[in-house]
Amino acid sequence: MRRTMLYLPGNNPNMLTRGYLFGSDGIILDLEDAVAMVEKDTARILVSKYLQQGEFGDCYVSVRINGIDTEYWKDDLAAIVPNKRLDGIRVPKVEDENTVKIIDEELSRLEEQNGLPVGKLSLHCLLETAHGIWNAYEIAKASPRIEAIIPGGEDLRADLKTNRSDDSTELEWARRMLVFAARAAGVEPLDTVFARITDDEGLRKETEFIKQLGFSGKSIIHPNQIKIIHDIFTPTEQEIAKAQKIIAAAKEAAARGQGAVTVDGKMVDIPVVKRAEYTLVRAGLA
Ligand SMILES: CC(C)(COP(=O)(O)OP(=O)(O)OC[C@H]1O[C@@H](n2cnc3c(N)ncnc32)[C@H](O)[C@@H]1OP(=O)(O)O)[C@@H](O)C(=O)NCCC(=O)NCCSC(=O)C[C@@](O)(CC(=O)O)C(=O)O
Ligand SMILES: [Mg+2]
Repeated sequence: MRRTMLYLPGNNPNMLTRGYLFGSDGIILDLEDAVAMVEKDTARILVSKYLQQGEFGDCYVSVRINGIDTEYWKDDLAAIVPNKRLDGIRVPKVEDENTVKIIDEELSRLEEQNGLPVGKLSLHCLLETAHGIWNAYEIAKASPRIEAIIPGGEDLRADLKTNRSDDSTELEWARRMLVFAARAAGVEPLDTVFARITDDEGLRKETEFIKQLGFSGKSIIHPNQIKIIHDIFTPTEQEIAKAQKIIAAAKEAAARGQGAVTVDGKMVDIPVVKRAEYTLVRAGLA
């Protein structure tokens, strides 16, 4: 489950230490935009030490490195790859499949050098420009390491030369495109952050919207955002009961040689059963 992925600024020992305790599905130790230029080296050392010694429970642990257009990314990877508890890398500003290939090759080299299975580390790619979004499908297919693609809403707004509206109209096309690309490529579409940390109602509305689009989770910047998102992405008792009813009715119908059947006045056929099964899978994981 990747319902929530919490960013922890890599130069903030308090947030790094307590980050996993808030109960998000994953954490992202950030070396990129949450860290000022003058703090890049300090953050890298801190994150590497923390990966060696920290507690993480069963959280998915990732690090957001600096982009390949910076002088930092190779040092970032060299410092974090040897840590066994690391699950994946979040790569910012992914423009095209070439960006993925460059990271993939460097990762393979470092995994081999450190005696780790080549391909162990997964990639979560941030698409943060119009160019990156345009290439979403090629990016998502560029390596078997890729587990998720994510729109970087804040950077994307800058690239689109627009700004943040209340309902994020400016991101709508990019979000739809990204979900299609991810699903077509068989990777997870995860959503960008919601910046208004005290606006619970706004977060709820946005999360319901992106779930309806097909996203399977969201990046977050504050622990208060976790519960709202988990509530929306975790199937309710009612949804579970409905899914069980659909599956049972479809089984009985199949035994009678029927492909479609009616449950509570609505047609149930194979795609409806698939959706019901997906609900039960998510309920089980949650
Ligand atoms: C916003 C604020 C400063 C507010 O802090 P404040 O301290 O004022 O908040 P308070 O409410 O007072 O905190 C109450 C208690 O919770 C603790 N606490 C808060 N946040 C915590 C946290 N994240 N982890 C652990 N602990 C936390 C805090 O330490 C305090 O603990 P304590 O003092 O002990 O009581 C803080 O949250 C924060 O820094 N967030 C992360 C910001 C960040 O990483 N940005 C970069 C990633 S996005 C990006 O790059 C966009 C993107 O690239 C990509 C994309 O979309 O994916 C794009 O282009 O779109
Ligand atoms: Mg960004």
